[in-house]
Amino acid sequence: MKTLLTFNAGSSTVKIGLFALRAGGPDRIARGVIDFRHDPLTLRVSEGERRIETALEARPDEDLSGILSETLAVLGRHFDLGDVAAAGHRVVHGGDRFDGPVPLDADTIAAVDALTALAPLHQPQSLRLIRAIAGLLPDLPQTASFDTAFHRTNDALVRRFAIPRALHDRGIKRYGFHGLSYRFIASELARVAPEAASGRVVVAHLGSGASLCGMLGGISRDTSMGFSTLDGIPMATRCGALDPGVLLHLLRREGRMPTEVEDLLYHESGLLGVSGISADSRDLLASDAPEAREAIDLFTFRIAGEIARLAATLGGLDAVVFTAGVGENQPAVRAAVCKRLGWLGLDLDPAANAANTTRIGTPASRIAAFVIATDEEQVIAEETISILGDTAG
Ligand SMILES: Nc1ncnc2c1ncn2[C@@H]1O[C@H](COP(=O)(O)OP(=O)(O)O)[C@@H](O)[C@H]1O
Ligand SMILES: CC(=O)OP(=O)(O)O
Ligand SMILES: [Mg+2]
Repeated sequence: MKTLLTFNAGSSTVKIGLFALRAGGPDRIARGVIDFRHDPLTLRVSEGERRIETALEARPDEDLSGILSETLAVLGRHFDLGDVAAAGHRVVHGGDRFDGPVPLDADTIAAVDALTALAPLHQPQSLRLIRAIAGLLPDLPQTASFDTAFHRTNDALVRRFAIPRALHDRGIKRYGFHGLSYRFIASELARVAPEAASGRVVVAHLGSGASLCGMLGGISRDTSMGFSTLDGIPMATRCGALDPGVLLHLLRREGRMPTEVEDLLYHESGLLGVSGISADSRDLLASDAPEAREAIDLFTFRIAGEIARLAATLGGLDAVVFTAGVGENQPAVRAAVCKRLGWLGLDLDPAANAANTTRIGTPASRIAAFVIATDEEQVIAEETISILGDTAG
């Protein structure tokens, strides 16, 4: 059996997929998550209802070879690794160069590396994995699937910031992220609700990192994240859109170091910063502290505002889709967002919403509402096969 490995390096976890290559496309065998927030590092492996949690001995450092070989050994103990034909990676930033998946070679790896400064939380982790795999399995073909590629269809106006043209020409513009997730949702929505998918749709990807995408007929027209993964709505620990004057104030008046400000914006803000309690929506929704409530209120207020802005780009709104950890599992967050959009004609069915069913709007709701589970690894696997073709198949 030929198989395929996928790697999705997020801000604090690496999600791994093991797929069998079948005639109809990639077929998931198992999923794994390496959680870098735990000490010791934990690897959770699952398949259907089966769940295995293992503490890894290897320590996280520059070289991920130890972690990787331990992970493959654990996967191999519980599942048939088969004949691994390729490794596909999610790479968050593809800049202006990449508008689709590519094979990874010295040239494309150097191009991915050159974009590290634009995605400091994500790009280095992907590169470490790519290099570790190249060291452990030098003959294994590797590919990259880019988060930014899905948004290359945005108009020039959408991508421009109101700063001097020379800076735009040097690449300082909106790129947008979470594109693999949006690609998956676009095709899944076309399957479950083709009438909605052909219209004006806003997808809310609410995970640790969170963003929204306005689509027309499944094509991205605008998105909330911008030049970096900080822009848009507040996230677990990231601030979302912020008056740039605040940065100047912190740097010039408070004399903070740029690295300190970077840490503040990426790791100490968002739900964690506002609540002072937790970055996890589960803890905040379970808490009676007014700061916890305020953090969730700010989150949902800003999401609703961004949906209205994206509706202006799309010239109206036919459907809203919630996805990713929070979007798929937190009815209270969806309810608060939809309540603020009542004036637009969004009427939530409370029972359907509480049950996390696919359709959560009432039949009379002018705007349809959906909950759809995302699967970035499935998109990586499909893209890997699409570019490796017969070599992988
Ligand atoms: N089963 C669940 N029930 C409620 N909330 C969940 C659940 N799973 C995840 N979440 C929420 O989703 C967040 C993580 O989202 P996820 O999409 O998994 O993140 P990442 O960006 O790391 O991929 C968690 O912090 C938590 O608030
Ligand atoms: C782009 C981004 O923020 O990704 P993640 O949600 O995986 O951190
Ligand atoms: Mg994610």
